[in-house]
Amino acid sequence: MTAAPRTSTKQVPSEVPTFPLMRRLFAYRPRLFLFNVLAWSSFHALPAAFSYFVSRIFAHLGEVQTAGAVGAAGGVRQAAIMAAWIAVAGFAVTRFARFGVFYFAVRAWFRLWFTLDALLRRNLLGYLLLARGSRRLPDTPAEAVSRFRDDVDDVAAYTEVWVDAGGFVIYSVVAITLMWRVDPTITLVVCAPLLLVVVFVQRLSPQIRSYRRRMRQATARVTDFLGETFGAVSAVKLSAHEPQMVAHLARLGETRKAAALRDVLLTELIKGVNTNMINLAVGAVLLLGANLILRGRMNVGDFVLFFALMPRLTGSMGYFGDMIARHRRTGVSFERMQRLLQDAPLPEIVAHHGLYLEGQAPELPQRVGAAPFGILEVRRLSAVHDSGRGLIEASFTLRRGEFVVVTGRIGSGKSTLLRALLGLIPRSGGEVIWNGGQVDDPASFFVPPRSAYTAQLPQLFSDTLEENVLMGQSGGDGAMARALRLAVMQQDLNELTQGLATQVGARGVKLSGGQVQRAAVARMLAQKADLLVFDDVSSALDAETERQLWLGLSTELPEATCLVVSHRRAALLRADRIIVLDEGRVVDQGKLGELLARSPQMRALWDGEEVAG
Ligand SMILES: Nc1ncnc2c1ncn2[C@@H]1O[C@H](COP(=O)(O)OP(=O)(O)OP(=O)(O)O)[C@@H](O)[C@H]1O
Repeated sequence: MTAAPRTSTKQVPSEVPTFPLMRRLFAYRPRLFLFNVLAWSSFHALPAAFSYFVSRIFAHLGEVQTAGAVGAAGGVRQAAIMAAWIAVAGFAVTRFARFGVFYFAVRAWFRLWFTLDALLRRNLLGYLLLARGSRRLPDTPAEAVSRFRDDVDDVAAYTEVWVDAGGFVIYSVVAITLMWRVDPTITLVVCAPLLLVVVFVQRLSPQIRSYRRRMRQATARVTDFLGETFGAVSAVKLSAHEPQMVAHLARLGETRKAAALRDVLLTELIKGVNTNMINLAVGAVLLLGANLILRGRMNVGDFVLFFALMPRLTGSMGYFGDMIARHRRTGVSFERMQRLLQDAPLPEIVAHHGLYLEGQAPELPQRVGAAPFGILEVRRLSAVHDSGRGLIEASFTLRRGEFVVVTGRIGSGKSTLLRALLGLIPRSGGEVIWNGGQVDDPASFFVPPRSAYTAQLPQLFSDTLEENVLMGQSGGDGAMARALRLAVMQQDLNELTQGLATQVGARGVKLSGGQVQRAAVARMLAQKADLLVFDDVSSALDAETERQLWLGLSTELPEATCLVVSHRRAALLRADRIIVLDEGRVVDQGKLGELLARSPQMRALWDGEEVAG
């Protein structure tokens, strides 16, 4: 099976410090968070007040009845009726107050929730786009999307637990105190099973974490596999592998079903235990309370107090059990987000940055005009992949206007050299010096107007050809026409029925391999950069097209400096200097004639005798 799932199983199993991360998250909008806590505390605690008023109403009605029965003075009866009305008013006021609180609390909650959601996503995206050497996703794009969507949602939604906690605590303390004052024994009977729920959920914590982790991984494998299958439909058809693909998908689906079932079952089990404990507590109060009333040791008001307070009290206890379970699941979400950020410190996920959720977003910073490029020195640059292969201590110099070709056998480290130089992968040693100054963060430094890059396998967006070349720029100053001419795209444009308005399809599938590469070159040239870096773009171009490309560059952009990975003669003949790589090391460099005279690798490459490394 070629399309085996690529999702890594290297999840971080250790528990992440969820509390400090959540604290930092709440500190992002401290006043909004505090307002939420206060509003929801009032909302959840107010029922204790109206339970109390209800019990008072019944207690005073009892007094009215007793006063009537024993023939007490009319004043006593009147006072009891008055007290009952005051309790009714208290009940009504607290009820309405709760509606008002709810209105503001809900608004504040959505504001907090979406703000924290946005901050987490901003941080993940920001780190992936800007951090040093972290641009590559550790897993598949589908897996990354799942972390952006589901894990971020889980963490932001967990905020709800903390916003509500204060209200539930206040309610529980008030309720237990009121009930305790009436009858400590029944209060204990009510609370004991609920405390057991908390202990029970706490003991299940490892399972909660592991089931959630497995469920998320299994879901990601299915999504990955579907994504890869769509991307490789023709390969599957040509190799007649449909039955195997379907069988593999069925297996992944089964694994996912089992993992999701376990996760859901555990969640429902915890909920079920919670609910049953609540019912048990209600039953206990009914039995014990009714017994006390019969014996005349409890009045109706107190019995009503128990009944009014208990559902919410038991609900609060169940809430604390659920809180532990959600805390564990949130830990898993943080773990998964951490994997996305790879080498980033964990607090990066909850770091405080500006968000522009309302009003006008600030202007994007203008690209500052960089000093004209003079010289680039690369000293002992190394970059080692997980496989142990890569680039070892490469040194060379590039001057303004030079056309330098990096060549070598397949797998000799040519792409690694470019990627390490540009900061697209982390370097493990060496220095890069631009115009005499150290480049500490090449990923943010090697961008237009300093440099532009075309990858070996360029990616186009599912949009028109024009948008792919301009990438949002105006192109009105002739930059577009020049870029297309230099990239030798005129012929293609004549052949494409809709010319520049042609939709290129997902990742450019509607174009030929050579057209994708030329479009990517045009995109790079539309940027106007001092240093142009080409990673083997000529591999999908015929010899004549490639010759035109290099010729056009030298005549129309004589000032441009080119660093070109290639083993094609057109590029080698045009080169001012050639760097020869072998097994990740620079084994020679110089002009073509000199190298052909002294370097066996160069002669082998020139004669097309190279074999796969
Ligand atoms: N992401 C990666 N993880 C692990 N190993 C890698 C990775 N990228 C490249 N390698 C290995 O590093 C070595 C150099 O790869 P690189 O792509 O730089 O070679 P190349 O000279 O550009 O090859 P080609 O001519 O095929 O493009 C190869 O052995 C390759 O298998």
